Amino acid sequence: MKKIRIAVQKSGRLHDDSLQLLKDAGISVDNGKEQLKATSRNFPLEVFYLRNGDIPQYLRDGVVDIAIIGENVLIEKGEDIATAERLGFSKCRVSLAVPKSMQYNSLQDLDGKKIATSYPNTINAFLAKNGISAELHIINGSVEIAPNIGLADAVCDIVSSGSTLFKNNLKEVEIMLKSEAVLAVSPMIDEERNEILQKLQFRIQSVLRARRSKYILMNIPDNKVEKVIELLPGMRSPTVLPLAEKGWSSIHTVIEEERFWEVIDELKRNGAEGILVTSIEKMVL
Ligand SMILES: Nc1ncnc2c1ncn2[C@@H]1O[C@H](COP(=O)(O)OP(=O)(O)OP(=O)(O)O)[C@@H](O)[C@H]1O
Ligand SMILES: O=P(O)(O)OC[C@H]1O[C@H](OP(=O)(O)OP(=O)(O)O)[C@H](O)[C@@H]1O
Ligand SMILES: [Mg+2]
Repeated sequence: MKKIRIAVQKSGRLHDDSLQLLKDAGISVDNGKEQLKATSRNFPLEVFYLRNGDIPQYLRDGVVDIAIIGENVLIEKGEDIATAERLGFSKCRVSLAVPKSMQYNSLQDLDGKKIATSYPNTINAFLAKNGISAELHIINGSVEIAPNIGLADAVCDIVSSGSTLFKNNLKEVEIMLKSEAVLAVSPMIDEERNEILQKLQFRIQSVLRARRSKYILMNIPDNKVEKVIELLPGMRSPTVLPLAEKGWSSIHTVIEEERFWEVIDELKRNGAEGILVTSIEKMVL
């Protein structure tokens, strides 16, 4: 039987979360510290540990079938490559930043200026769309230092917490795109491996769904049960069990964590007590 070949970043910000996702999907592989290729013991999958920037070309050439990669890298180097799944980690944005001291009113202020970046295609497309022309200075890392050493007037790079910009006395002025890790698919993938991909995606979706959701339990006075059920859209409908104490019930349900925090006050107003929130390992629909 064929194996699906997946590219995972060899080391860096995506490496650990990518392997954790495979692990949570029940797929065990070695971590690539020793070798550049590892075969799973319990799923038809081979992992190739590669540099991020090289992955779009490997996908295009069909050397690997799928990859876990930052969407920003696909937009920069692989617009022709399809995305099968957004994976919810390594969230960041690609932004333009200028020195804090610069008076910035609009993109027009960058016309004719020098911009340092590792994302030339992304910035060129953005500037062209806005009718601005600038000189690009392409560097591979430590982009944010460029204005301080007189190399550029502005930078275009990844921003997450904003602390790198802050430390370099820069301010974010335009967000070009928002990114997260995605599962990308080679245009050359064959039928047999595509079937393995469907199985892998099914597992990944169960993991991602579980990560977004919580299993919650709480005690509710019987006369509030109906009202509380309205607040809690469960997978099908919540489980309601009588408590030993008369007049009280226990409600169990699954809810997206974000939604839980939205309704918590309303639950308490309706007499909810002893609210327990627990993680879910897998959620298969
Ligand atoms: N500060 C950050 N916060 C969140 N996600 C980030 C951050 N920096 C980068 N990323 C995301 O993680 C990906 C990998 O970043 P990382 O810095 O590890 O690799 P790289 O230096 O771009 O590539 P290479 O593998 O060639 O060394 C980026 O493409 C981006 O999608
Ligand atoms: O907004 P922040 O949370 O500060 O994150 C942004 C920084 O993170 C990335 O660099 P990284 O640490 O990956 O170093 P690198 O340039 O060597 O890839 C990116 O290139 C920014 O410099
Ligand atoms: Mg980096």
